[in-house]
Amino acid sequence: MAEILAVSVAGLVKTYSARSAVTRTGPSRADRRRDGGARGRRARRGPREPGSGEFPAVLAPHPSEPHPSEPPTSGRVADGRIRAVDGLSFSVPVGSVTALLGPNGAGKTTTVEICEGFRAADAGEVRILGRDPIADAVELRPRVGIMLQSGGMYPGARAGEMLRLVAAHHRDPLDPAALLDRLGLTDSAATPFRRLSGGQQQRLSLAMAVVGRPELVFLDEPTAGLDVAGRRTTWELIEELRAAGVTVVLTTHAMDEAERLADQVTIINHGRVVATGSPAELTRGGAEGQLRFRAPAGLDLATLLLALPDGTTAKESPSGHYLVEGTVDPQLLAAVTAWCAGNGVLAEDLRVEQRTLEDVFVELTGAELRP
Ligand SMILES: Nc1ncnc2c1ncn2[C@@H]1O[C@H](COP(=O)(O)OP(=O)(O)OP(=O)(O)O)[C@@H](O)[C@H]1O
Repeated sequence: MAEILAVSVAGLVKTYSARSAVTRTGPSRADRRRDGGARGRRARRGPREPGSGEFPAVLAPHPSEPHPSEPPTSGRVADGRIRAVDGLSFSVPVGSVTALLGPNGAGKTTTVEICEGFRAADAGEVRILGRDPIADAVELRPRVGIMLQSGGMYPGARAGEMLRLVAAHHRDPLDPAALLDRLGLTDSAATPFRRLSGGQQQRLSLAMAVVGRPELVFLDEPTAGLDVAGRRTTWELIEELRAAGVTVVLTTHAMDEAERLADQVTIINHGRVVATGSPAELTRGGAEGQLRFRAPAGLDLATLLLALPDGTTAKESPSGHYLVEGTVDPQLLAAVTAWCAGNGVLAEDLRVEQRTLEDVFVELTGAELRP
């Protein structure tokens, strides 16, 4: 039976004018979030088309002066335009949690904003709950929750008032007071939005995204900048959403978050999907395993290698610490321990290590540090 999809994106393309990209010289969105929002959160109130720029003019280079920085390193420059999203396809099954991972500038936000109906794509097809995110926006609005970073917030309005206001627009909302309590915001209910801390603003945005009992929620770096308790509460809420059958699409830079929450991880780089699968599939897929042990320094690794299957490597680094890499299976483990026994070597702390999602991510994206 065909899987029912909450989100289906095929061959998505979005370009920006290189000029407007040059104005993006401020901190990355993630950095701004980690900054607790102090440097100005991005309002997402509607489509920002090429040329609109997104940072205040004071951060933009003077139009008559060439910008000192090199051309943008992320995206592909074609005909003077940046390909922020370059033929990207992915789908999200109903009721699942999907994490979009990618280095800064990979195209995650652009993709999500197109799915949310905030931006128009240049090419490609997007279906959200079977509908077009722009043409069917009115129908989708009550069914889709979006965690905004600051758009739609009234700086002077109190947290509780804002949540109640959003709840009032829905037919069968969650109880705003209970949700505030759930997210540790009860004591801040009477605090104006602008006086909330960055983490409190973020939790309120999350509450506003879910108060209407949406079928699908987009969460943009939901835990960036949150303290340990805030992170845990947010994770638990996301797990509850999944248990309730809500589809969740989240962007994150936190590998542990993706590993813990996501049924499916989609890794994006340079505007394209470079890998997709469950965390287990990605860390297993094509993975070479690692076997580590400690033993006296200076073992004769050439003879060890003779005892191991072709394609296996072994090295000592640092002194007395050994790493064997290859297809780690019971035979390899037996071969290593047999060699140790035959050579009178006591291998201590022998352990098999699995690749983590972070290893996979670094491998696939090169994890270059992007401006
Ligand atoms: N409004 C805009 N105008 C011009 N270029 C833009 C605009 N928004 C994004 N870009 C460019 O498009 C590319 C993708 O950006 P996007 O914000 O989608 O990436 P991201 O993966 O969400 O990054 P991050 O993790 O830093 O938030 C980058 O090269 C960026 O500079």
